[in-house]
Amino acid sequence: MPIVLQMNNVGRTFSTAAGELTILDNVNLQLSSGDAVALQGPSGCGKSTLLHIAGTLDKPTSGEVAILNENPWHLSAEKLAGFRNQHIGFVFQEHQLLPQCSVLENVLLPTLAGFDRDVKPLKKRAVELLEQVGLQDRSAHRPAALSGGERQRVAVCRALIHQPSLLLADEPTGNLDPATADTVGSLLLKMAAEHDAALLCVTHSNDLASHFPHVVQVENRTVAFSAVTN
Ligand SMILES: Nc1ncnc2c1ncn2[C@@H]1O[C@H](COP(=O)(O)OP(=O)(O)OP(=O)(O)O)[C@@H](O)[C@H]1O
Repeated sequence: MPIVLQMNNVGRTFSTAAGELTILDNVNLQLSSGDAVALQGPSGCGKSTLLHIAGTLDKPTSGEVAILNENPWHLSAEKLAGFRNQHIGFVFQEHQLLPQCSVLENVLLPTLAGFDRDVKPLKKRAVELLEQVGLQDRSAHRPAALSGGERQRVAVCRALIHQPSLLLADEPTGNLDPATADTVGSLLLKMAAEHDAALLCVTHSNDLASHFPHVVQVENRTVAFSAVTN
């Protein structure tokens, strides 16, 4: 399976008024297509920071990151935006759907960034994704007409519209009741597997983590994980 995400000795230090703050140190993480990893650890240990680095939203202060064998930080800002748009999907705790757009339009939002030449097949794909999450009859509805779990299902479809190699989720079920969280969590894993994405998911929920084949802890500012060797 192709390696999707490779982090070698990654560190992240923030400069604060109180001095240098090292949040992550010597992180080694490798995910291939089809891998699914839940990332856990106490509040403030650096989970979201790690996810932001994996998503090229934040640059490490040391070490190397490669996504699909590409060092994203060697790309120009414009190329990096396109690379992220095409290869990485994000699901957040808040669904972040646009209230004025329909469900279908929300799924297609990443295609409006100007990196796609031909949006026609993407419209077909959006319809198919909504079918896969059981929301085919809701495509013309506004997000306000949907339940919290349904909105997160739309957010999963939006994250998958470009068939990303890497799917990153930050507390995707954090705002949902336990039964709905279970449905959305299972669906997230199923969709990632069916679309051959590597899934990295930050969660405080042990219930959600229990669905994952691999659960990794951020401990003492570090992570060491490779699905190949675990
Ligand atoms: N830009 C920044 N400047 C200074 N400190 C920062 C910055 N961003 C994050 N931090 C600090 O890094 C630490 C880790 O934050 P992060 O959000 O990654 O933790 P987390 O494990 O996701 O926490 P939680 O589970 O509570 O969401 C926190 O102490 C936070 O205050």
